[in-house]
Amino acid sequence: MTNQRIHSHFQESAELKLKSATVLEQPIEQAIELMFTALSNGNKILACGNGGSAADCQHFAAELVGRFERERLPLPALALTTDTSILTAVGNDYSYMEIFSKQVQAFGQAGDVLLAFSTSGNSGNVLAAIEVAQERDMRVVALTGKGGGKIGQVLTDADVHICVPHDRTARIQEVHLVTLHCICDGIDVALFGGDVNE
Ligand SMILES: O=C(CO)[C@@H](O)[C@H](O)[C@H](O)[C@H](O)COP(=O)(O)O
Ligand SMILES: [Zn+2]
Repeated sequence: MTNQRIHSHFQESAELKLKSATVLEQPIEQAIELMFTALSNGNKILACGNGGSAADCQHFAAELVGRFERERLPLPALALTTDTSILTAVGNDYSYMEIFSKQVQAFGQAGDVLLAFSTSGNSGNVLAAIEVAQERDMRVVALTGKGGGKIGQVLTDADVHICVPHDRTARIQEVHLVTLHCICDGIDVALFGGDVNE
């Protein structure tokens, strides 16, 4: 007998992924181009997000510093979610709202990219990091959902907004993950040309 709950998670996820492939193709292409240009110019990518999105930051940084599907030199990407001393010191002495923005102030340089995740588009610490990145002439790639929230409102034409057309956090995160893999693949293709699973 089919477990209907399990089946419907897979069904909803698969349907949203197919819909998102169409809706998000263009901003994902823009994100690849923006990141590849930044990396080619010697710039780096900083990533921030909360909860499951913190894991996405680390996943992405691992694929750039280590590798995705092809052998290549390490690429500079840093998850701002991992240094517990920085996170607890800034959270304790200032506020949780500043745990990412202080790191963007410390590490971000003009031309770098901030990869910002928030399924609601409303996490204050991610929003604060975006505002600092914009002040520093960094570019922002924002992965959101639920209409984009407050983050959607502060992004400019210089930034890229990948907004998953859904309201359920888990589903949005699942599309964020396949989006990350598209970006990793796109960077590899920009470096080496098409191949592997074309
Ligand atoms: O993974 C999940 C839910 O699927 C949670 O850990 C989730 O990431 C957390 O509630 C986050 O704090 C949500 O923040 P955001 O995506 O709205 O910015
Ligand atoms: Zn989750």
